[in-house]
Formats: sequence, C-alpha cells, structure tokens
Amino acid sequence: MAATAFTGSIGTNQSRGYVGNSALHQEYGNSSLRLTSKGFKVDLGLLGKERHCSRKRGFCLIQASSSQIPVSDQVSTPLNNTKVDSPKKSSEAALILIRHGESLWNEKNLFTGCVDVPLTKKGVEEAVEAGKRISNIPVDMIYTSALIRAQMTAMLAMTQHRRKKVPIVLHKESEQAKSWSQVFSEETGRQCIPVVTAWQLNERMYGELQGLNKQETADKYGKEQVHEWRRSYDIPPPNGESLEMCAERAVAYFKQQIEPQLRAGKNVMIAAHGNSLRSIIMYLDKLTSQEVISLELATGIPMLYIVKEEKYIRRGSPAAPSEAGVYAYTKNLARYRQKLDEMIH
Ligand SMILES: O=C(O)[C@@H](CO)OP(=O)(O)O
Repeated sequence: MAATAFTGSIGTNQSRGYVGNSALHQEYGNSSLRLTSKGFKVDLGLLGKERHCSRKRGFCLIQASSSQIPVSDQVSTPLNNTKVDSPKKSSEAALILIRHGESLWNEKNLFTGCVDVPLTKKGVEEAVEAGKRISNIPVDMIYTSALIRAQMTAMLAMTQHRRKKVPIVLHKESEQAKSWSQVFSEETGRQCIPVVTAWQLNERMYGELQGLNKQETADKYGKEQVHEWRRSYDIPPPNGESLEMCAERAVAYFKQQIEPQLRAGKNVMIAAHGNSLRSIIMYLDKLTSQEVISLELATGIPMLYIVKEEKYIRRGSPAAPSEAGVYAYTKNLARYRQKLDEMIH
C-alpha cells in the first residue's frame, strides 16, 4: 500500500509536470523510488540523499538535514504520534488567500461591503472546490474577516483538507469568552487549526452604495463614475472607504499580525473579500495604484504565495488534486504532499 502511495507521489511530480515554473519541474526530474527487502528507499535527487522508509509503519519521515524545519515536517503521523508539527524556524511558509464564495448579494448584483450576507449554494460549492485545490497544502493558522461569508468559506474549504485538522474559532472578545473556549487536551490541541477573526479584513465599507444594485447604480450615475468608485485606489464611494482607506486597516493588520506568523514558518490561510484582498495583494505584489485598478478576484479561487526570506513569491492558484501539476510548487510542499499520501495509504 505504502509503496503505491510513494510511487503516486514522486512519480506524479515527474510525469505530470509543473504548472507555472519549469525550473522547479527540473528539480523533481531526478527523484526516484526503489523497493528494497526491508522497505523502500526514496532518492530525492533534490535533497541529494537517500532516506530509508519502513514498510511496517506504512509511512516515512524524510528529515531534512538542515536545522530548519521545512513545511513538510508539519505533518504528524497518526500511527506513532510522532510530533513533527512544529514549524518554529522554517525558512519557508505557504500563504493562501481566498476570496469568499458567491454570496446572496453577489448573486443579486448588490453592493455588499460590510453587510453580513451568507453564501449561496453556488458559493458553498465554490468553497468546497477551493478546499480541494488546497487540500495538499499545509495550513497552521487561518485568518478570516468578521463576516460570515468569509468564515463559511474558510470552514467549508477546510472540510476538504487531507490533513483533517479541525479549524477552531478563537474567541477573544472577553476574558470569559477566552476562558470558556479552552481545550484541555494537548493532543486535541495539536489536531486543531486556530481561526482568528478580524474586522480589519472585512470588505471595504461601501457607504451609501451598500444594498444598491450595481447595474442600476451605473445607469443612474454613469458607468465611469461607478467604475471609479469600485476600482480606483483613492476615490471613496459616497460616505464609504476607498481602497486606500481599506488598505490602511487590512494591510496594517497583515503586517502586524500575520507577517510575524509567516516569518515564524507558520502556513497561513486568509479568507476575506474582493477589496480587502486586493489591498493585501497590492502590498505583496508591490502593485502601483494604477496597476491595482485592473486587479479582479474571482469568488472562491484560492491563490498561493510562498514566503521565503521575507519575499512573497506568487504561485498562482493550485489545481485540483485530480488535475496535472498539483504538487510541485516547492520541494517542501511536495514533501508535505508525500507525507499526506503516506498517512492515508
Ligand atoms: O459589493 C461588494 O462588496 C464588492 C464585492 O462583491 O463589490 P465590488 O466588486 O464592486 O467591489
């Protein structure tokens, strides 16, 4: 069983290729798997070393020789409780951004902003699909806005994750909320993903446009005016927030709260909104206020960044596990995927 899993994992990287970066595909070109009498040896060419894996246990831990703990070492095995979920000093972390799935007001084409509207059935399906796309990518912490559409999206996406950790919302609104939501088992705690909700990640406040139909508003005020309200950087809609104002809270929150986690090697998912994420992407991709105008985010499509040496490397959107090129984003992510295969088979 385990051998099949290995072949699937390593072989798949080679044969399926890599979407988006041929250099990385090269890295995987010389990986190989050999069955031996005691188990099997994986020769990951990219590591330049062999690792011996036991058949008995049905899994294999590939330890990096470096003192740093890579993303892949954050999977603990269910079979022997070996704890390898301690990404304290990783040189690399994954950052997933996901705009919520379609909401009931997206469907009705209404300006939504900070109105707290839930997902449609299509939005629920989009969130589940998004979850499949990221099901092989490590997630140690989740940040969502305070709005239900982003929270639903995060939770639904995590139902698809192969690691099967449980996302738990942290309630910090009062001392009592904190104390009443404690978990009293270390082991259970290790199997949880903390979910932090933050209003700073909310959709931009759309002022007097909230609840208005977008088409009717364009008919009334003109297409150009409405486009300026919706997409310009520094022109706010009437009594609402411009993208610049939204960035002041969303990017500040990202820098103060989320960046330190990434620097510590934590893999982070952020489920938020079209404009709060546009402002964060503007920061990550160093877009100008002109460039951000044409940045559009689809509902429910996750985007992956690799955070390395304080740089954000955009990797696009992961493909669904059944599609080509899903694993080989980096060698650490490929290792993580490999361990998931080993745990499951
Ligand atoms: O209505 C909203 O809150 C946002 C996102 O749906 O709309 P827009 O794309 O126009 O910024």
